[in-house]
Amino acid sequence: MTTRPSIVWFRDDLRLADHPALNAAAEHGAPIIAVYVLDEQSPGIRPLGGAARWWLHGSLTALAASLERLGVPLVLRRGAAGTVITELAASIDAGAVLWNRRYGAAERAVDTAVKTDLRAAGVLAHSFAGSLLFEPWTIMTGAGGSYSVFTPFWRACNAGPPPREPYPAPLALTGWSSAVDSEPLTSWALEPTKPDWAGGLRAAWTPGETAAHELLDAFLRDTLPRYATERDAPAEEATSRLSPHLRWGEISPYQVWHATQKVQRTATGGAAASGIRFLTELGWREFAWHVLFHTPDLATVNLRRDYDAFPWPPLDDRVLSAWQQGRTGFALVDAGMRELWRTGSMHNRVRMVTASFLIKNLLIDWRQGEQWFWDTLVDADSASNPFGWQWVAGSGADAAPYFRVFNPELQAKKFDPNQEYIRQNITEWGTDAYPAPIVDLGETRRAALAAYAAIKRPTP
Ligand SMILES: Cc1cc2nc3c(=O)[nH]c(=O)nc-3n(C[C@H](O)[C@H](O)[C@H](O)COP(=O)(O)OP(=O)(O)OC[C@H]3O[C@@H](n4cnc5c(N)ncnc54)[C@H](O)[C@@H]3O)c2cc1C
Repeated sequence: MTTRPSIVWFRDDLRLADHPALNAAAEHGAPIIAVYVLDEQSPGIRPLGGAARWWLHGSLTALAASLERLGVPLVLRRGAAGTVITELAASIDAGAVLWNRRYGAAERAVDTAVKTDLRAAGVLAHSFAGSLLFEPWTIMTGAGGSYSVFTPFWRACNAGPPPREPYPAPLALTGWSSAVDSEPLTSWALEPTKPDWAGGLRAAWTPGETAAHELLDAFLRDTLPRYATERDAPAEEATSRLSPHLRWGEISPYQVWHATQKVQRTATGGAAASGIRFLTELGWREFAWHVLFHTPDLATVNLRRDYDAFPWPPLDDRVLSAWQQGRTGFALVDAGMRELWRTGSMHNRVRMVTASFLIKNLLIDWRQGEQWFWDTLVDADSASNPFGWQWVAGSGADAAPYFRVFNPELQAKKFDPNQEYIRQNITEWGTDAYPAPIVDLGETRRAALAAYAAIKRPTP
């Protein structure tokens, strides 16, 4: 009698270390087969943007190589994940299917259905917590509701037991040795070809678990002490740059949390304050997922429904594309939008400024900006991206008040006083080739505030 294999279903957790599902499979002892399903078919699953697809290609390549070193095949399949997984389990007579949980509504619907089908077929189906430190249903208000304000949410998270210690990477695994059909990764065409716009992404990033840990180690060693004071300055490179690695689960928040806590134990003064600040930013990631879990349509619907009445003017495509291409004539905005296009990322401070400019100076619906970021960010995340946009718009959870309009010129003076970041990203800065401003900041700000005031006015 042969031992029935265990399937480990990889999703947003493309790593070997601190992978609870893989860990459980290793402990179970049956031969392991790893699978990744590119699901663009299940209802409600948001198709990946271009930059995210590029990252996924690199990340799956790295994961496949790491698994292969341990003798475990990574099977790639495309299709509706529920069908693919149950059919695969049946075809190899799997004894167990194990995975780490996801928290979006459409993803949960898929996972729940798979669990039911597998169990009905006599297959052990089990899920684990691997992507969030505090699962959204475990942190509730005294009244039993979800949190809509960050500070009490984070206080509640920290009031309980600390996040568990991360699991080490498996040193040895037993792979399933029978051949199983797998699609070639290149057949998914995740990388751009004609035109190949990914040169800047390649120069800026290395997807994969090894690169994620190198970044974390270097950040904790060299950069953390100045994080609290310099994290808002885009030219300083004072942040961790871990967001895409966290997004794809190449590193887990448990690993980041505990590595930071270890440094914290001996840190004093500014370095200690920096550690707390950094952990709080991880807390914002947790909060965004908490909010998404409790309000699944965060990317499309205003959390505060009074914002539904906001009188967006008809969309002017030329204005939207000037913003997308970084040709608005406002240097910090343009530098950010060009950084985004070139590298697939943008500094957090500049994300806030470019988003505020789109919404409150160009009077373009935040959903247009959210979609552009979704398509162009390597860390495009179903929770943090719409959360960030609604935060800036004022319609979101614990959001910036509507009357807070970032002035891109003042923000540039304050956070990029020597125009280093601007010059890094706008080659024609300071020459006649640089476009003139496309709007008047004062006028557009007044128009936005008037529109906001109208929706805030109580109806008679
Ligand atoms: C309009 C807008 C859109 C955004 N879209 C995304 C997105 O799609 N994906 C994404 O990961 N972040 C998003 N953010 C949050 C933030 O800009 C990035 O997480 C941050 O810039 C990543 O850089 P870092 O890894 O160097 O951050 P660090 O400062 O080193 O922070 C460490 C980690 O904490 C988390 N984090 C930090 N700030 C935030 C925040 N404000 N909200 C949620 N998590 C945070 C990230 O996982 C980050 O890697 C958005 C912010 C705004 C204003």
